[in-house]
Amino acid sequence: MTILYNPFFLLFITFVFLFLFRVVLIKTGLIFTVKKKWRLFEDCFHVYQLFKVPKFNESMQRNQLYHKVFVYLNSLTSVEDSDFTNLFTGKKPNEILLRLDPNQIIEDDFLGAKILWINEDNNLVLKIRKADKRRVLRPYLQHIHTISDDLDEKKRDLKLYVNVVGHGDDHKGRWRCVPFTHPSTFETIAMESDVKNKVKSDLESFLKAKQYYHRLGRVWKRSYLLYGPSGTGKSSFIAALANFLSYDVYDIDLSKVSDDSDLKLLLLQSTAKSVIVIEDLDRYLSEKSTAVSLSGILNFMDGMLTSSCSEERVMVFTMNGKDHVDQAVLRPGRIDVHIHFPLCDFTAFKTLANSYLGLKDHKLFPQVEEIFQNGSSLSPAEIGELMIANRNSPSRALKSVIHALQTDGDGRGALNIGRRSTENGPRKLSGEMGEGSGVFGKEGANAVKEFKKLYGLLRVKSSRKSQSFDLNGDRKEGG
Ligand SMILES: Nc1ncnc2c1ncn2[C@@H]1O[C@H](COP(=O)(O)OP(=O)(O)OP(=O)(O)O)[C@@H](O)[C@H]1O
Ligand SMILES: [Mg+2]
Repeated sequence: MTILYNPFFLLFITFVFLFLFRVVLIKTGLIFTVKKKWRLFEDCFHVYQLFKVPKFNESMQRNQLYHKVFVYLNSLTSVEDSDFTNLFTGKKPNEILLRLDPNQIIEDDFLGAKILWINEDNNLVLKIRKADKRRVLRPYLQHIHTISDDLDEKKRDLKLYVNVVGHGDDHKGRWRCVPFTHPSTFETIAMESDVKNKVKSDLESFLKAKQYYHRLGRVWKRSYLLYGPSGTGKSSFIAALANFLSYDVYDIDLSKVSDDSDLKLLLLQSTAKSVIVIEDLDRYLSEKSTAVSLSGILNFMDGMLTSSCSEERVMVFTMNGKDHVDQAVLRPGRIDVHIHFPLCDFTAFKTLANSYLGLKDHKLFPQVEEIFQNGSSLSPAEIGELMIANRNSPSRALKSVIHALQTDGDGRGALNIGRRSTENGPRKLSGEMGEGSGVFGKEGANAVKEFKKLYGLLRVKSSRKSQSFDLNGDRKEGG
């Protein structure tokens, strides 16, 4: 019996008891019941005020506020924790929507105040403590407006605008629009996932930075340069970017712009929350195949003339290479983020094989890898086409890719890396990411054709090392 008086034994028993008590609290949901009862008890000491948001007004027209509150409430995470929430399928495949049930009560927090909503038949009832009402109600309703507008914006159909040749006093404006239904997303594009994630977080932080840009006296815009050989996914990336942001696309065809002031006009006639695109800018600049001058393009890139500088715009320029482009075009501020689109490497090939052929692995993969290591490469577009043409027979598809790499693709990987070594552009300071500039992707390696064999070795190293984007634009292992 003396063991019962042993302090170590007592300590052990206490631990076991506390552990079991915790398990019981968590597993049985007792903790939630206690919290709920405590809330009910607390409520007895507060005076509440109720506000009704009816679905229809007195002339039986829809009340817009009802729609906004409904959209807002259905987006709250507390809907998931609430009892009796309805589940529906959405428009997109595998999409599940959460919808309030009649008589369901849902809780929200705003500026430290607890707000309850009751979904009655044809009414949404807001319940707020009288003590909080004066401080919170107006900003809370404003907040609902903003959030539901944003959510509606995300749901609306996107548009693609293209510029047409202007006719003097054309009152219809210079843009013609069609629905934008390009299915490309960041998930469908084969590129380093690290680069994709950096672009996504860069865009998200840009969208949140309205006040910041305003305080700095800067136009609220972000400019991306996508550069790389043909068929590497630049245009697909623009579509993915527009889909990610739910922004309309304004695609400027410089050959249809009559002069500098015409280009200004196009920018003035674009709307906020849009992606403004100029493809193949290097070609227009080098061939001088546009009536717009370099200074006209520089002013356009500065975005000074947008109808309101407080409205966000994303600008995207594409180029095959930036070697011969005037440095003024590429300087930070005009181009904030440089993204390199390389020819296919083995990692990108595997992504394509997975999405085009449903192949995670195959006995021919080691052979494909070896060919890539020897410096051969094709663009993802070329490899994608071969896979689509042979999609019923993965083995045949892989054999045709191998054959194409051995014949057409020989040395293109080495050529690519050589080209990259001469690509220049503003060198970036580390830590500038966020509001500064960045180079995303692999670039800046030094290699020549004689080092083709060695290149295989470098490439293995690089694919491991260059997981992150390089703000300095240099890949150390490449020299
Ligand atoms: N990285 C990639 N991942 C997935 N598909 C790709 C990729 N690159 C190209 N493709 C496919 O190849 C086709 C052509 O790609 P895209 O038009 O985006 O290339 P691009 O870089 O804009 O070429 P160009 O410089 O000639 O305009 C598209 O159908 C796209 O699906
Ligand atoms: Mg393109």
